[in-house]
Amino acid sequence: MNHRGNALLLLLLSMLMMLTMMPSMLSLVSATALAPSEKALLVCGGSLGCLKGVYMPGYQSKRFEAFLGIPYALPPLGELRFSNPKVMPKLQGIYNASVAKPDCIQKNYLMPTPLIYGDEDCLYLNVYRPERRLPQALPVMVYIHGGGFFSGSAGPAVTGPEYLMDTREVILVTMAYRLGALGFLSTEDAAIPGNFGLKDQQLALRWVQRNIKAFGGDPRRVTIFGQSAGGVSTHLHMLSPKSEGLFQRVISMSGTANVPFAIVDNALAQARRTAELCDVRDAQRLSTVKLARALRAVDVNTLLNAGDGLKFWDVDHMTNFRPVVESPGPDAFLSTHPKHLLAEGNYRAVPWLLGTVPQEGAVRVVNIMENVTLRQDFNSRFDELLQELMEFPAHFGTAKLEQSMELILDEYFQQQHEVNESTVQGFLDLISDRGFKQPLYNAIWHYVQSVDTSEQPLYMYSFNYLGPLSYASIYTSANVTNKYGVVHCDDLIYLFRSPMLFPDFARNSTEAKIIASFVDYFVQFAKTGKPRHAETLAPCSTEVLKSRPNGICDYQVFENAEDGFAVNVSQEFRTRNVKLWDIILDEPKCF
Ligand SMILES: COC(=O)/C=C(\C)CC/C=C(\C)CC[C@H]1OC1(C)C
Repeated sequence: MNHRGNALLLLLLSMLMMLTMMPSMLSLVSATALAPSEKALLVCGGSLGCLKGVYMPGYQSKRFEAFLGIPYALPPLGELRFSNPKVMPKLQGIYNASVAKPDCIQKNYLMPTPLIYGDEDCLYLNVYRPERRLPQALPVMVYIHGGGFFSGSAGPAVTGPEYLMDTREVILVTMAYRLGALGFLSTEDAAIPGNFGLKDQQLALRWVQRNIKAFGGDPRRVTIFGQSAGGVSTHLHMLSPKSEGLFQRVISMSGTANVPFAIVDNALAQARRTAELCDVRDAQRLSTVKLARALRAVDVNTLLNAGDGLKFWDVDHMTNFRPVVESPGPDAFLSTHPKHLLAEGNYRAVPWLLGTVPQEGAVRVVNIMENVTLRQDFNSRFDELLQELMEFPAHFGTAKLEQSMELILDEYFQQQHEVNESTVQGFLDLISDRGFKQPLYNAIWHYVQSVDTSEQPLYMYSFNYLGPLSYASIYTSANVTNKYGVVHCDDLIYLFRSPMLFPDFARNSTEAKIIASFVDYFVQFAKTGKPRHAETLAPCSTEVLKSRPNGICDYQVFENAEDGFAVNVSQEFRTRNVKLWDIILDEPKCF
Protein backbone atom coordinates (compact mmCIF):
# COMPACT_ATOMS: atom_id res chain seq x y z
CA MET A 1 0.00 0.00 0.00
CA ASN A 2 1.36 3.49 -0.79
CA HIS A 3 1.24 6.36 1.68
CA ARG A 4 -2.11 7.48 0.42
CA GLY A 5 -3.65 4.12 1.28
CA ASN A 6 -1.84 4.28 4.58
CA ALA A 7 -3.12 7.79 5.07
CA LEU A 8 -6.76 6.75 4.75
CA LEU A 9 -6.31 3.84 7.11
CA LEU A 10 -4.51 6.07 9.54
CA LEU A 11 -7.19 8.70 9.28
CA LEU A 12 -9.79 6.13 10.32
CA LEU A 13 -7.54 4.84 13.08
CA SER A 14 -6.78 8.29 14.40
CA MET A 15 -10.48 9.20 14.35
CA LEU A 16 -11.20 6.06 16.36
CA MET A 17 -8.39 6.97 18.74
CA MET A 18 -9.75 10.47 19.20
CA LEU A 19 -13.22 9.09 19.88
CA THR A 20 -11.93 6.85 22.63
CA MET A 21 -10.06 9.82 24.09
CA MET A 22 -13.15 11.96 24.27
CA PRO A 23 -14.80 11.53 27.61
CA SER A 24 -17.67 13.72 26.51
CA MET A 25 -19.00 15.02 23.23
CA LEU A 26 -20.92 17.80 24.98
CA SER A 27 -19.49 21.27 24.67
CA LEU A 28 -20.42 22.11 28.24
CA VAL A 29 -19.86 19.71 31.12
CA SER A 30 -20.60 20.13 34.78
CA ALA A 31 -17.58 20.50 37.09
CA THR A 32 -19.11 18.27 39.72
CA ALA A 33 -19.42 15.40 37.25
CA LEU A 34 -15.66 15.27 36.69
CA ALA A 35 -13.52 12.45 38.09
CA PRO A 36 -10.47 13.64 40.14
CA SER A 37 -7.87 13.12 37.38
CA GLU A 38 -10.03 15.02 34.93
CA LYS A 39 -10.47 17.88 37.40
CA ALA A 40 -6.73 18.47 37.15
CA LEU A 41 -7.30 19.22 33.46
CA LEU A 42 -9.40 22.24 34.14
CA VAL A 43 -7.82 25.58 33.22
CA CYS A 44 -9.53 28.81 34.19
CA GLY A 45 -8.40 32.38 33.49
CA GLY A 46 -9.76 35.88 34.05
CA SER A 47 -10.66 36.72 30.47
CA LEU A 48 -10.78 33.11 29.34
CA GLY A 49 -13.45 31.33 31.37
CA CYS A 50 -12.87 27.65 32.15
CA LEU A 51 -11.72 24.89 29.81
CA LYS A 52 -11.72 21.15 30.27
CA GLY A 53 -8.86 19.49 28.41
CA VAL A 54 -7.91 15.93 27.60
CA TYR A 55 -4.78 13.79 27.93
CA MET A 56 -3.04 12.71 24.76
CA PRO A 57 -0.38 10.00 24.54
CA GLY A 58 3.14 11.24 23.74
CA TYR A 59 5.46 9.69 21.14
CA GLN A 60 8.36 8.88 23.48
CA SER A 61 6.65 10.01 26.69
CA LYS A 62 3.54 8.77 28.48
CA ARG A 63 1.13 11.62 28.03
CA PHE A 64 0.59 15.40 27.95
CA GLU A 65 -2.35 17.75 28.19
CA ALA A 66 -4.35 19.07 25.26
CA PHE A 67 -6.92 21.84 25.14
CA LEU A 68 -8.51 21.53 21.74
CA GLY A 69 -10.86 23.67 19.69
CA ILE A 70 -10.72 26.83 21.82
CA PRO A 71 -12.66 29.64 20.10
CA TYR A 72 -10.57 32.83 19.81
CA ALA A 73 -12.89 34.84 17.54
CA LEU A 74 -16.60 34.94 16.79
CA PRO A 75 -17.53 32.49 14.01
CA PRO A 76 -16.88 34.44 10.76
CA LEU A 77 -20.29 33.63 9.31
CA GLY A 78 -23.06 35.65 7.62
CA GLU A 79 -22.30 39.36 8.03
CA LEU A 80 -18.92 38.45 9.52
CA ARG A 81 -17.77 36.67 6.34
CA PHE A 82 -15.12 38.93 4.71
CA SER A 83 -14.95 40.99 7.93
CA ASN A 84 -12.07 41.54 10.30
CA PRO A 85 -12.20 38.95 13.10
CA LYS A 86 -14.09 39.90 16.27
CA VAL A 87 -12.64 38.87 19.60
CA MET A 88 -14.42 36.00 21.38
CA PRO A 89 -16.07 37.06 24.64
CA LYS A 90 -15.21 35.17 27.84
CA LEU A 91 -16.49 31.58 27.74
CA GLN A 92 -19.34 30.76 30.09
CA GLY A 93 -19.57 27.56 32.12
CA ILE A 94 -16.94 24.90 31.48
CA TYR A 95 -15.99 24.69 27.82
CA ASN A 96 -15.27 21.21 26.55
CA ALA A 97 -11.82 21.56 24.99
CA SER A 98 -11.31 17.83 24.44
CA VAL A 99 -12.33 17.69 20.78
CA ALA A 100 -10.41 19.12 17.81
CA LYS A 101 -12.42 21.36 15.48
CA PRO A 102 -12.53 20.88 11.71
CA ASP A 103 -10.01 22.74 9.52
CA CYS A 104 -11.02 26.01 7.91
CA ILE A 105 -12.97 25.16 4.78
CA GLN A 106 -10.62 24.81 1.81
CA LYS A 107 -10.25 23.51 -1.70
CA ASN A 108 -6.90 21.78 -1.46
CA TYR A 109 -5.02 22.26 -4.75
CA LEU A 110 -1.95 20.53 -3.31
CA MET A 111 -3.65 17.14 -3.63
CA PRO A 112 -3.60 15.43 -7.04
CA THR A 113 -7.41 15.60 -6.98
CA PRO A 114 -8.40 18.82 -5.21
CA LEU A 115 -11.23 18.32 -2.72
CA ILE A 116 -13.30 20.68 -0.59
CA TYR A 117 -13.41 19.93 3.13
CA GLY A 118 -13.62 21.77 6.45
CA ASP A 119 -15.92 24.32 7.99
CA GLU A 120 -16.48 28.05 7.58
CA ASP A 121 -16.86 28.26 11.37
CA CYS A 122 -13.23 27.55 12.13
CA LEU A 123 -11.52 30.22 14.23
CA TYR A 124 -10.26 27.89 16.95
CA LEU A 125 -6.87 27.17 18.43
CA ASN A 126 -5.26 24.31 20.33
CA VAL A 127 -3.02 24.53 23.39
CA TYR A 128 -0.73 21.67 24.41
CA ARG A 129 1.33 21.55 27.59
CA PRO A 130 3.44 18.99 29.44
CA GLU A 131 1.74 17.23 32.33
CA ARG A 132 4.62 17.66 34.78
CA ARG A 133 5.97 21.17 34.41
CA LEU A 134 8.65 23.24 36.06
CA PRO A 135 7.25 25.89 38.42
CA GLN A 136 8.59 28.68 36.15
CA ALA A 137 6.46 29.81 33.23
CA LEU A 138 7.36 27.90 30.06
CA PRO A 139 8.34 29.40 26.71
CA VAL A 140 5.48 29.38 24.23
CA MET A 141 5.72 28.25 20.60
CA VAL A 142 2.88 29.34 18.33
CA TYR A 143 2.69 27.50 15.01
CA ILE A 144 1.24 28.96 11.81
CA HIS A 145 0.55 26.18 9.33
CA GLY A 146 1.31 26.39 5.62
CA GLY A 147 -0.70 25.44 2.57
CA GLY A 148 -0.30 28.37 0.22
CA PHE A 149 -2.93 30.48 2.07
CA PHE A 150 -5.59 28.18 0.55
CA SER A 151 -5.16 24.96 2.56
CA GLY A 152 -3.63 23.37 5.65
CA SER A 153 -4.46 22.21 9.11
CA ALA A 154 -3.77 23.21 12.70
CA GLY A 155 -5.34 19.98 14.00
CA PRO A 156 -3.51 17.14 15.78
CA ALA A 157 -4.00 14.67 12.89
CA VAL A 158 -1.61 16.70 10.69
CA THR A 159 0.08 19.14 13.08
CA GLY A 160 0.54 16.63 15.89
CA PRO A 161 2.12 18.09 19.06
CA GLU A 162 3.64 14.80 20.31
CA TYR A 163 7.31 15.44 19.43
CA LEU A 164 7.41 18.92 20.94
CA MET A 165 5.52 17.70 24.01
CA ASP A 166 8.04 14.88 24.53
CA THR A 167 10.57 17.61 25.52
CA ARG A 168 8.34 18.84 28.40
CA GLU A 169 9.96 22.25 27.89
CA VAL A 170 7.44 24.34 25.96
CA ILE A 171 3.79 25.11 25.53
CA LEU A 172 2.59 24.72 21.95
CA VAL A 173 -0.27 26.65 20.37
CA THR A 174 -1.59 25.89 16.87
CA MET A 175 -4.27 28.05 15.31
CA ALA A 176 -6.59 27.78 12.32
CA TYR A 177 -7.03 30.89 10.18
CA ARG A 178 -9.30 31.66 7.23
CA LEU A 179 -8.05 30.41 3.87
CA GLY A 180 -8.57 31.06 0.17
CA ALA A 181 -11.27 33.59 -0.75
CA LEU A 182 -12.64 33.54 2.80
CA GLY A 183 -9.27 34.52 4.18
CA PHE A 184 -7.88 36.77 1.49
CA LEU A 185 -10.46 38.07 -1.02
CA SER A 186 -10.27 41.85 -1.09
CA THR A 187 -11.94 44.79 -2.84
CA GLU A 188 -8.96 46.98 -1.90
CA ASP A 189 -11.17 49.27 0.17
CA ALA A 190 -13.24 49.24 3.36
CA ALA A 191 -15.98 47.04 1.83
CA ILE A 192 -13.71 43.95 1.94
CA PRO A 193 -10.29 45.07 3.17
CA GLY A 194 -8.73 41.59 2.96
CA ASN A 195 -5.90 39.96 4.96
CA PHE A 196 -8.49 38.22 7.15
CA GLY A 197 -6.35 35.09 7.52
CA LEU A 198 -3.44 37.20 8.81
CA LYS A 199 -5.71 39.21 11.08
CA ASP A 200 -7.06 35.90 12.44
CA GLN A 201 -3.48 34.84 13.23
CA GLN A 202 -2.90 38.19 14.90
CA LEU A 203 -6.02 37.82 17.05
CA ALA A 204 -4.87 34.32 18.05
CA LEU A 205 -1.52 35.86 19.05
CA ARG A 206 -3.39 38.44 21.16
CA TRP A 207 -5.32 35.55 22.74
CA VAL A 208 -1.93 34.04 23.67
CA GLN A 209 -0.82 37.33 25.27
CA ARG A 210 -4.00 37.51 27.34
CA ASN A 211 -4.46 33.88 28.29
CA ILE A 212 -1.32 31.78 28.09
CA LYS A 213 -0.31 32.54 31.68
CA ALA A 214 -3.34 30.57 32.83
CA PHE A 215 -1.79 27.52 31.11
CA GLY A 216 1.63 28.08 32.70
CA GLY A 217 3.11 29.85 29.66
CA ASP A 218 5.30 32.96 29.57
CA PRO A 219 3.69 35.64 27.36
CA ARG A 220 7.07 37.42 27.12
CA ARG A 221 8.80 34.42 25.59
CA VAL A 222 6.65 33.69 22.55
CA THR A 223 8.18 32.21 19.39
CA ILE A 224 6.06 32.29 16.26
CA PHE A 225 7.02 29.63 13.75
CA GLY A 226 5.49 28.66 10.45
CA GLN A 227 6.23 26.76 7.27
CA SER A 228 5.74 27.83 3.63
CA ALA A 229 2.72 30.19 3.65
CA GLY A 230 3.07 29.95 7.45
CA GLY A 231 6.71 31.03 7.10
CA VAL A 232 5.60 33.92 4.87
CA SER A 233 3.08 34.81 7.59
CA THR A 234 5.71 34.85 10.35
CA HIS A 235 7.81 37.29 8.29
CA LEU A 236 4.74 39.42 7.56
CA HIS A 237 4.11 39.64 11.32
CA MET A 238 7.63 41.08 11.65
CA LEU A 239 6.56 43.71 9.12
CA SER A 240 3.06 44.48 10.43
CA PRO A 241 3.01 47.35 12.92
CA LYS A 242 -0.07 45.74 14.48
CA SER A 243 1.81 42.59 15.47
CA GLU A 244 4.10 44.61 17.74
CA GLY A 245 4.56 43.03 21.15
CA LEU A 246 2.93 39.73 20.21
CA PHE A 247 6.13 37.63 19.93
CA GLN A 248 9.82 37.76 20.78
CA ARG A 249 11.39 35.33 18.30
CA VAL A 250 10.57 34.05 14.81
CA ILE A 251 11.21 30.84 12.86
CA SER A 252 10.39 31.04 9.14
CA MET A 253 10.56 27.63 7.46
CA SER A 254 10.54 27.63 3.63
CA GLY A 255 8.79 30.95 3.28
CA THR A 256 9.56 34.67 3.56
CA ALA A 257 7.46 37.78 2.91
CA ASN A 258 9.15 38.41 -0.47
CA VAL A 259 8.15 35.12 -2.16
CA PRO A 260 6.12 35.61 -5.35
CA PHE A 261 2.93 34.15 -3.81
CA ALA A 262 2.96 36.55 -0.82
CA ILE A 263 1.17 39.58 -2.27
CA VAL A 264 -1.67 40.04 -4.77
CA ASP A 265 -1.67 43.15 -6.94
CA ASN A 266 -5.02 42.99 -8.71
CA ALA A 267 -7.26 42.08 -5.79
CA LEU A 268 -10.35 44.05 -6.83
CA ALA A 269 -10.35 42.64 -10.37
CA GLN A 270 -10.01 39.15 -8.89
CA ALA A 271 -12.87 39.78 -6.45
CA ARG A 272 -15.13 40.92 -9.30
CA ARG A 273 -14.17 37.92 -11.44
CA THR A 274 -14.87 35.60 -8.49
CA ALA A 275 -18.29 37.17 -8.04
CA GLU A 276 -18.96 36.72 -11.77
CA LEU A 277 -18.01 33.03 -11.47
CA CYS A 278 -20.52 32.78 -8.60
CA ASP A 279 -23.23 34.18 -10.91
CA VAL A 280 -23.44 37.52 -9.10
CA ARG A 281 -25.23 39.86 -11.52
CA ASP A 282 -23.38 42.96 -12.73
CA ALA A 283 -20.30 41.83 -10.85
CA GLN A 284 -18.04 44.04 -12.98
CA ARG A 285 -20.02 47.22 -12.23
CA LEU A 286 -21.49 46.88 -8.72
CA SER A 287 -20.19 49.20 -6.03
CA THR A 288 -17.77 47.37 -3.75
CA VAL A 289 -20.31 47.59 -0.91
CA LYS A 290 -22.91 45.80 -3.05
CA LEU A 291 -20.32 43.36 -4.28
CA ALA A 292 -19.50 42.52 -0.66
CA ARG A 293 -23.18 42.05 0.17
CA ALA A 294 -23.61 39.69 -2.78
CA LEU A 295 -20.47 37.69 -1.99
CA ARG A 296 -21.53 37.27 1.65
CA ALA A 297 -24.70 35.56 0.42
CA VAL A 298 -22.98 33.08 -1.91
CA ASP A 299 -23.04 29.41 -0.89
CA VAL A 300 -19.60 28.57 0.48
CA ASN A 301 -19.01 25.58 -1.84
CA THR A 302 -19.94 27.72 -4.85
CA LEU A 303 -17.45 30.35 -3.65
CA LEU A 304 -14.65 27.82 -3.27
CA ASN A 305 -15.34 26.13 -6.61
CA ALA A 306 -15.36 29.55 -8.31
CA GLY A 307 -11.63 29.61 -7.49
CA ASP A 308 -11.14 27.04 -10.29
CA GLY A 309 -12.16 29.73 -12.79
CA LEU A 310 -9.17 31.88 -11.76
CA LYS A 311 -6.66 29.24 -12.87
CA PHE A 312 -4.71 29.82 -16.11
CA TRP A 313 -3.87 26.11 -16.38
CA ASP A 314 -4.60 23.09 -14.16
CA VAL A 315 -4.25 24.33 -10.53
CA ASP A 316 -1.98 27.28 -11.38
CA HIS A 317 -1.52 29.71 -9.91
CA MET A 318 -1.88 27.56 -6.86
CA THR A 319 -2.33 30.62 -4.65
CA ASN A 320 -4.80 33.11 -6.14
CA PHE A 321 -6.05 34.75 -2.96
CA ARG A 322 -3.09 36.32 -1.21
CA PRO A 323 -2.27 38.95 1.36
CA VAL A 324 -2.83 42.47 0.10
CA VAL A 325 -1.33 45.90 0.77
CA GLU A 326 -4.21 47.75 2.47
CA SER A 327 -4.88 51.49 2.57
CA PRO A 328 -3.53 52.92 5.82
CA GLY A 329 -6.01 52.83 8.71
CA PRO A 330 -6.35 51.58 12.26
CA ASP A 331 -7.36 48.07 11.17
CA ALA A 332 -4.87 47.59 8.32
CA PHE A 333 -2.56 44.58 8.73
CA LEU A 334 -0.06 45.94 6.24
CA SER A 335 -0.18 49.23 4.34
CA THR A 336 3.26 49.27 2.70
CA HIS A 337 4.52 46.66 0.24
CA PRO A 338 6.88 44.16 1.94
CA LYS A 339 9.54 44.80 -0.71
CA HIS A 340 9.75 48.45 0.41
CA LEU A 341 9.73 47.56 4.11
CA LEU A 342 12.48 45.00 3.56
CA ALA A 343 14.63 47.37 1.51
CA GLU A 344 14.20 50.16 4.08
CA GLY A 345 14.79 47.84 7.04
CA ASN A 346 11.56 49.23 8.39
CA TYR A 347 10.36 46.39 10.64
CA ARG A 348 10.78 44.68 13.99
CA ALA A 349 14.06 42.89 14.51
CA VAL A 350 13.99 39.78 16.69
CA PRO A 351 16.19 36.68 16.84
CA TRP A 352 15.32 34.99 13.55
CA LEU A 353 15.81 31.41 12.41
CA LEU A 354 15.22 30.64 8.73
CA GLY A 355 14.88 27.18 7.24
CA THR A 356 14.98 25.60 3.82
CA VAL A 357 15.08 22.19 2.11
CA PRO A 358 16.89 21.25 -1.13
CA GLN A 359 13.89 20.57 -3.38
CA GLU A 360 11.36 23.27 -2.50
CA GLY A 361 10.09 23.32 -6.09
CA ALA A 362 8.78 19.77 -5.79
CA VAL A 363 5.58 21.20 -4.31
CA ARG A 364 4.46 21.87 -7.90
CA VAL A 365 6.85 19.94 -10.15
CA VAL A 366 6.20 16.41 -8.81
CA ASN A 367 2.59 16.29 -9.95
CA ILE A 368 3.28 17.80 -13.38
CA MET A 369 6.10 15.28 -13.89
CA GLU A 370 4.24 12.22 -12.61
CA ASN A 371 0.86 12.81 -14.25
CA VAL A 372 1.47 11.77 -17.86
CA THR A 373 -1.53 13.62 -19.29
CA LEU A 374 -0.67 16.76 -17.39
CA ARG A 375 2.97 16.62 -18.46
CA GLN A 376 2.05 16.17 -22.12
CA ASP A 377 -0.34 19.07 -21.92
CA PHE A 378 2.31 21.22 -20.23
CA ASN A 379 4.89 20.30 -22.84
CA SER A 380 2.49 21.07 -25.69
CA ARG A 381 2.31 24.70 -24.46
CA PHE A 382 5.69 24.74 -22.74
CA ASP A 383 6.97 28.30 -23.37
CA GLU A 384 3.64 30.00 -22.73
CA LEU A 385 2.87 28.07 -19.51
CA LEU A 386 6.38 28.32 -18.11
CA GLN A 387 6.35 32.08 -18.62
CA GLU A 388 3.01 32.35 -16.84
CA LEU A 389 4.25 30.17 -13.95
CA MET A 390 7.19 32.53 -13.38
CA GLU A 391 4.94 35.43 -12.34
CA PHE A 392 7.16 38.06 -13.90
CA PRO A 393 6.36 41.58 -12.71
CA ALA A 394 3.38 43.11 -14.55
CA HIS A 395 5.46 46.01 -15.89
CA PHE A 396 7.76 43.72 -17.94
CA GLY A 397 7.47 44.48 -21.66
CA THR A 398 7.77 41.93 -24.48
CA ALA A 399 11.53 42.36 -24.92
CA LYS A 400 12.26 41.95 -21.21
CA LEU A 401 10.01 38.88 -21.03
CA GLU A 402 11.76 37.29 -24.02
CA GLN A 403 15.17 38.03 -22.58
CA SER A 404 14.22 36.57 -19.20
CA MET A 405 12.80 33.41 -20.78
CA GLU A 406 16.01 32.96 -22.76
CA LEU A 407 18.09 33.19 -19.59
CA ILE A 408 15.85 30.67 -17.86
CA LEU A 409 15.76 28.21 -20.76
CA ASP A 410 19.56 28.32 -20.96
CA GLU A 411 20.18 27.95 -17.25
CA TYR A 412 17.54 25.40 -16.31
CA PHE A 413 16.47 23.55 -19.48
CA GLN A 414 19.52 23.64 -21.77
CA GLN A 415 17.08 25.04 -24.32
CA GLN A 416 15.06 21.80 -24.36
CA HIS A 417 11.57 23.41 -24.11
CA GLU A 418 10.23 20.29 -22.43
CA VAL A 419 9.82 18.67 -19.01
CA ASN A 420 11.31 15.19 -19.19
CA GLU A 421 13.60 12.88 -17.21
CA SER A 422 16.65 14.91 -18.20
CA THR A 423 15.19 18.38 -17.47
CA VAL A 424 13.13 17.60 -14.39
CA GLN A 425 15.95 18.59 -11.99
CA GLY A 426 16.28 21.89 -13.83
CA PHE A 427 12.52 22.46 -13.51
CA LEU A 428 12.72 21.64 -9.78
CA ASP A 429 15.61 24.08 -9.34
CA LEU A 430 13.79 26.76 -11.30
CA ILE A 431 10.70 26.66 -9.07
CA SER A 432 12.92 26.38 -5.97
CA ASP A 433 15.00 29.41 -6.96
CA ARG A 434 12.16 31.64 -8.17
CA GLY A 435 9.71 30.63 -5.47
CA PHE A 436 11.90 30.24 -2.40
CA LYS A 437 15.71 30.43 -2.58
CA GLN A 438 16.25 33.87 -4.09
CA PRO A 439 13.62 35.35 -1.74
CA LEU A 440 15.31 33.57 1.21
CA TYR A 441 18.74 34.90 0.32
CA ASN A 442 17.42 38.42 -0.19
CA ALA A 443 15.40 38.40 3.04
CA ILE A 444 18.64 37.52 4.85
CA TRP A 445 20.60 40.11 2.90
CA HIS A 446 18.19 42.92 3.78
CA TYR A 447 18.01 41.82 7.43
CA VAL A 448 21.75 41.87 8.05
CA GLN A 449 22.04 45.22 6.22
CA SER A 450 19.63 47.01 8.53
CA VAL A 451 19.74 45.14 11.84
CA ASP A 452 22.47 44.94 14.47
CA THR A 453 22.86 41.16 14.29
CA SER A 454 24.95 41.06 17.46
CA GLU A 455 21.73 42.12 19.23
CA GLN A 456 19.17 40.34 17.05
CA PRO A 457 21.01 37.44 15.46
CA LEU A 458 19.96 35.53 12.40
CA TYR A 459 20.38 31.79 11.90
CA MET A 460 19.62 29.36 9.11
CA TYR A 461 19.28 25.64 8.70
CA SER A 462 18.84 23.38 5.70
CA PHE A 463 17.04 20.12 6.29
CA ASN A 464 18.66 17.64 3.87
CA TYR A 465 18.00 14.31 5.59
CA LEU A 466 16.47 11.91 3.11
CA GLY A 467 14.37 9.40 5.03
CA PRO A 468 11.82 6.71 4.19
CA LEU A 469 8.83 9.10 4.14
CA SER A 470 8.31 12.19 2.01
CA TYR A 471 5.65 14.73 1.18
CA ALA A 472 6.42 13.93 -2.47
CA SER A 473 3.94 11.06 -1.98
CA ILE A 474 1.26 13.58 -0.99
CA TYR A 475 1.79 15.74 -4.10
CA THR A 476 1.06 12.87 -6.52
CA SER A 477 -0.82 9.59 -6.68
CA ALA A 478 2.21 7.87 -8.27
CA ASN A 479 4.70 5.97 -6.09
CA VAL A 480 7.68 8.31 -5.84
CA THR A 481 9.42 7.24 -2.64
CA ASN A 482 12.88 8.88 -2.61
CA LYS A 483 12.71 9.91 -6.27
CA TYR A 484 12.67 13.65 -5.63
CA GLY A 485 14.99 13.94 -2.63
CA VAL A 486 14.06 16.14 0.30
CA VAL A 487 11.05 18.15 -0.81
CA HIS A 488 9.02 21.13 0.41
CA CYS A 489 7.44 20.22 3.78
CA ASP A 490 9.73 17.24 4.48
CA ASP A 491 11.27 18.99 7.51
CA LEU A 492 7.76 19.04 9.01
CA ILE A 493 7.83 15.23 9.19
CA TYR A 494 10.41 15.53 12.00
CA LEU A 495 8.71 18.37 13.88
CA PHE A 496 5.07 17.31 13.98
CA ARG A 497 3.54 13.87 14.12
CA SER A 498 1.05 13.56 11.23
CA PRO A 499 -0.93 10.35 11.82
CA MET A 500 -3.36 11.26 9.05
CA LEU A 501 -0.58 11.37 6.45
CA PHE A 502 2.27 9.12 7.61
CA PRO A 503 2.83 6.04 9.76
CA ASP A 504 4.91 6.44 12.94
CA PHE A 505 8.66 5.88 12.89
CA ALA A 506 9.87 3.10 15.18
CA ARG A 507 10.76 4.60 18.55
CA ASN A 508 14.40 3.48 18.33
CA SER A 509 14.95 4.38 14.66
CA THR A 510 17.39 6.91 13.19
CA GLU A 511 14.30 8.96 12.29
CA ALA A 512 13.28 9.04 15.96
CA LYS A 513 16.75 10.39 16.77
CA ILE A 514 16.40 13.08 14.11
CA ILE A 515 13.03 14.04 15.55
CA ALA A 516 14.65 14.49 18.98
CA SER A 517 17.54 16.48 17.50
CA PHE A 518 15.45 18.72 15.20
CA VAL A 519 12.84 19.40 17.89
CA ASP A 520 15.58 20.22 20.40
CA TYR A 521 17.12 22.62 17.85
CA PHE A 522 13.80 24.52 17.69
CA VAL A 523 13.04 24.33 21.41
CA GLN A 524 16.49 25.66 22.30
CA PHE A 525 15.80 28.64 20.01
CA ALA A 526 12.43 29.24 21.68
CA LYS A 527 14.07 29.12 25.11
CA THR A 528 17.16 31.23 24.45
CA GLY A 529 16.92 32.95 21.06
CA LYS A 530 19.79 30.74 19.81
CA PRO A 531 19.28 27.35 18.20
CA ARG A 532 21.21 24.33 19.49
CA HIS A 533 24.78 24.14 18.11
CA ALA A 534 24.80 27.93 17.45
CA GLU A 535 28.31 28.14 18.97
CA THR A 536 29.66 26.20 15.97
CA LEU A 537 28.66 29.01 13.58
CA ALA A 538 30.36 32.29 12.77
CA PRO A 539 27.69 34.97 13.36
CA CYS A 540 25.95 36.19 10.23
CA SER A 541 26.59 39.80 9.24
CA THR A 542 26.80 42.01 6.15
CA GLU A 543 30.59 41.61 6.14
CA VAL A 544 30.35 37.80 6.17
CA LEU A 545 27.73 37.78 3.40
CA LYS A 546 29.74 40.17 1.25
CA SER A 547 32.91 38.14 1.78
CA ARG A 548 31.19 35.04 0.41
CA PRO A 549 29.84 35.94 -3.04
CA ASN A 550 29.55 32.25 -3.82
CA GLY A 551 27.96 31.16 -0.57
CA ILE A 552 26.05 32.40 2.46
CA CYS A 553 26.57 32.76 6.22
CA ASP A 554 27.35 29.60 8.19
CA TYR A 555 24.28 27.47 8.74
CA GLN A 556 23.38 24.05 10.07
CA VAL A 557 22.61 21.14 7.75
CA PHE A 558 20.68 18.14 9.02
CA GLU A 559 21.85 15.36 6.73
CA ASN A 560 22.41 11.64 6.22
CA ALA A 561 25.64 10.22 7.60
CA GLU A 562 27.21 6.79 7.85
CA ASP A 563 25.91 6.24 11.35
CA GLY A 564 22.46 7.65 10.66
CA PHE A 565 22.46 11.42 10.53
CA ALA A 566 24.62 14.39 11.40
CA VAL A 567 24.24 18.09 12.00
CA ASN A 568 27.03 19.79 10.07
CA VAL A 569 27.97 23.36 9.21
CA SER A 570 27.78 24.61 5.63
CA GLN A 571 28.15 27.88 3.71
CA GLU A 572 26.92 26.61 0.37
CA PHE A 573 24.06 28.32 -1.38
CA ARG A 574 22.63 28.64 -4.88
CA THR A 575 24.12 32.13 -5.02
CA ARG A 576 24.83 32.00 -8.76
CA ASN A 577 21.14 31.43 -9.40
CA VAL A 578 20.17 34.06 -6.84
CA LYS A 579 22.21 36.52 -8.92
CA LEU A 580 20.50 35.38 -12.12
CA TRP A 581 17.12 36.10 -10.54
CA ASP A 582 18.37 39.42 -9.13
CA ILE A 583 19.20 40.41 -12.71
CA ILE A 584 15.91 39.16 -14.15
CA LEU A 585 13.85 40.87 -11.46
CA ASP A 586 15.97 44.05 -11.31
CA GLU A 587 16.76 43.52 -7.65
CA PRO A 588 20.45 44.42 -7.67
CA LYS A 589 22.68 44.00 -4.62
CA CYS A 590 26.21 45.30 -4.43
CA PHE A 591 28.91 42.87 -3.41
C1 LIG B 1 2.73 24.02 1.84
O1 LIG B 1 2.94 24.83 0.73
C2 LIG B 1 2.70 26.16 0.80
O2 LIG B 1 2.34 26.68 1.83
C3 LIG B 1 2.88 26.96 -0.38
C4 LIG B 1 2.33 26.70 -1.56
C5 LIG B 1 1.48 25.57 -1.83
C6 LIG B 1 2.62 27.64 -2.65
C7 LIG B 1 3.55 26.99 -3.57
C8 LIG B 1 3.97 27.92 -4.56
C9 LIG B 1 4.24 27.56 -5.82
C10 LIG B 1 4.16 26.21 -6.31
C11 LIG B 1 4.58 28.59 -6.77
C12 LIG B 1 5.97 29.02 -6.69
C13 LIG B 1 5.97 30.30 -7.35
O3 LIG B 1 7.06 30.97 -7.18
C14 LIG B 1 6.72 30.68 -8.46
C15 LIG B 1 6.34 31.92 -9.14
C16 LIG B 1 7.53 29.75 -9.17
